Amino acid sequence: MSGTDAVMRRVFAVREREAMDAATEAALAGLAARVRELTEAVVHTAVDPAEAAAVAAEVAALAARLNAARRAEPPIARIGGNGLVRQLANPVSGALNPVAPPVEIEFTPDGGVRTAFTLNGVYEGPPSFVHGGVSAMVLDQLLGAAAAANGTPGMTATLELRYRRPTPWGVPLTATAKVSRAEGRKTWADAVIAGPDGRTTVEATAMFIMPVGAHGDGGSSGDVADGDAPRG
Ligand SMILES: CCCCCCCCCCCC(=O)SCCNC(=O)CCNC(=O)[C@H](O)C(C)(C)COP(=O)(O)OP(=O)(O)OC[C@H]1O[C@@H](n2cnc3c(N)ncnc32)[C@H](O)[C@@H]1OP(=O)(O)O
Repeated sequence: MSGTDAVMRRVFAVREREAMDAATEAALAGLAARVRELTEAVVHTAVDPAEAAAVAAEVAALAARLNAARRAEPPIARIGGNGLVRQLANPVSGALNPVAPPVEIEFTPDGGVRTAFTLNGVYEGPPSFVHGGVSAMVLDQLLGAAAAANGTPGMTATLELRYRRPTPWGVPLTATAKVSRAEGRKTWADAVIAGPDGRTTVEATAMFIMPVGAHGDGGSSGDVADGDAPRG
């Protein structure tokens, strides 16, 4: 077990949930992708009320089929190959969660993290632009990943946003994050979202605190319940 792996397990009290084979994971990722399309269709549809009611009945039947075999918790919070928590149903990055855009985070050679993503009309706040809370959610996840990439993961204690320009939906966006300072159990990181023109739309600064016990001192793991994983 790598050092980062061990710290992540203690910070987020990660335990393997019910194992999922690759075929099931791929099938559920495909299902989530179709549900994302369905969600976008619902937001944009202009069908008449009778058709909307008919589709609603079909969707209710589909939900009942899925609930016929139901997990008590979202699937799998485990350590991925990069030594960090891989949460298949994370609401930002989880391929198995239809709510997630999803935003795929990668590591940069400078020790930070980055992502390239597009948000659709499902995430609209002000007309034509992304909801500010959605930007905050993406940045919280990205900043958390930066703290983890630094080997100092933690729970988000503070998250400060500066909305410099509206963030448009339906166009390619990029976001980066990097740790600026780590002291004791606290880690500070900065992040930005940029539009297709490269201009910053949102800046963020966050402070993460490693829960007591995460250093393996025999204490509890703070408020992170067993089986919990990072939540944004
Ligand atoms: C690729 C995939 C990667 C995956 C990478 C993972 C990505 C994860 C991204 C999502 C992360 C989240 O959203 S996490 C979910 C949102 N966050 C939460 O729910 C956190 C809830 N809060 C907590 O659990 C707790 O309050 C903690 C752990 C943050 C702190 O509790 P604690 O450890 O008991 O803290 P405590 O001993 O009292 O204080 C320690 C020091 O920190 C200060 N302090 C404590 N709380 C705060 C605070 N909120 N804001 C400022 N300062 C604080 C105290 O004054 C003290 O300072 P001094 O006296 O020492 O100076």
